[in-house]
Amino acid sequence: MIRLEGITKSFDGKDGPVSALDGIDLSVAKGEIFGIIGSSGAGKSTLVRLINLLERPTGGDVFVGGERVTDAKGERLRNLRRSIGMVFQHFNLLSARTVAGNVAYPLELTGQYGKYEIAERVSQLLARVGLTEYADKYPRQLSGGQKQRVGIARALACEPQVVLCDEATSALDPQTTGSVLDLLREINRDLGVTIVLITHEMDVIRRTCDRVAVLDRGTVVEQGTVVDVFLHPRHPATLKLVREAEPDGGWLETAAAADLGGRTARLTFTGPTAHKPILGRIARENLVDYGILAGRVGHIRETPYAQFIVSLSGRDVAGAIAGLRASGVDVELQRDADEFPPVGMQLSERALHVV
Ligand SMILES: Nc1ncnc2c1ncn2[C@@H]1O[C@H](COP(=O)(O)OP(=O)(O)OP(=O)(O)O)[C@@H](O)[C@H]1O
Repeated sequence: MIRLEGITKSFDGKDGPVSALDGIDLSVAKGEIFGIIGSSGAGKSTLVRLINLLERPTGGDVFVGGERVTDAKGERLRNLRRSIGMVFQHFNLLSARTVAGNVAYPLELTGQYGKYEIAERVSQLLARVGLTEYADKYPRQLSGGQKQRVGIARALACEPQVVLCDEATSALDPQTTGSVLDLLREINRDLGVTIVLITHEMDVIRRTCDRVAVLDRGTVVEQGTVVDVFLHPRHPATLKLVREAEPDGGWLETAAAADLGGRTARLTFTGPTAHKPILGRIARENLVDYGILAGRVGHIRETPYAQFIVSLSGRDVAGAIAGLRASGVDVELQRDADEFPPVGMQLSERALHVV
C-alpha cells in the first residue's frame, strides 16, 4: 500500500543542512496497522508527512497504492491527499465550526458533494465515532477524547484508503487513549483502512499495531511484528522504549542473578503456550530447577505472552531445553557463563547477551 525507498530528508538549518531522515526503506501492507516509534527528534513526524507529501523527500521515492507519487502535483496531489486522512496530536479542529461542520469541511473542499449528501455522510461518520448527540456542539465544549473522535471522523470523511495518525493519543489520559485506540482498531477492521500510527509510546504500539518500525536518529534500527520486536528487542533504542512501557508491571528483577550457577536462558511463551503448565512438567521429567531472575506477563493485542529469564540447573539441563522447545517455548541461551553481565545491569541489557 505504501512503500518508501531510500528516503532521505534534510532541512536548511542556520549552520547548514540538518539531516532528519537518512536512508529509510519501509513497506506498509494494505489493511494493516503499522506503527512507527521513536523518541523525540527521531524523525517520526517528518516521515509520516512524507507519505502524504506535506514534506517532499530530499532523495528516494514514495509509492502509494503501487504508484510512484514522489513528484505528484496539481490534481494528482489533491487526489492523493484525499485518499490519505490524517489525525493530529492537538486535533486541529476549526473552533468556529460545530462538530458536524468540522467533519463536513473536507467534503465541502472537494466541491463534489451536494448539501444533503454531505449531511448524510456526516451523520454516518458521527454515528461511527459515537458523537451523534454532539453534532451541534463546538470543539470548546468537548473533552480531549471527544475532540479526537471528531478528528478521526474528519479524517475518514473522504473515504481514504490510508489514515495517518501523528501522536493521536499523546494529549490524552490513559483511559481515553485506550478508547481512541479501540476506535482506530474498529475502523481498521470494519473499513479495511490501512493505518500508520506514529508514537513515542511502546504501549500504544503493543495494544494497537500489527507491525512496527523503530526510528532512531533518522534511521530504521529495527522492524518486524510487534510480538517479535516487543519480546525480543535488540537495538538499545528499542530496549529503552520497551522498558519505558513497563515501569512496574513489566520486568520483575532479582539481584542474585550471577550467584545461581546454572544455565541462563530466556524463555518466551506466546499465544497458546502462554498459559500451559509446561515448566513443572519439564522440571519433573528432567530433574531440573529454575531460578527466576526476571519475568513479565501480559498481552500484545490479543496475544498473551509470558517471558522469564531463568537459571536452569539440575540433572538434565540439555534435555529440559529440548523439552521446552518441543513444547513450543522459545528458548534463548546465554552463550557463556563468563559473559553474564554484572548484577545491577538492566536485565533487558543482559538479554542482549543471549544467543
Ligand atoms: N521544518 C524543519 N526545519 C528544520 N529542521 C526540522 C524541521 N522539521 C524537523 N526538523 C528536524 O528534523 C529532526 C526530526 O524531527 P521530527 O519532528 O520529524 O522528529 P519527531 O521524531 O517527530 O520528534 P517529536 O516526537 O519531538 O515531534 C529534528 O532534528 C528536527 O529538529
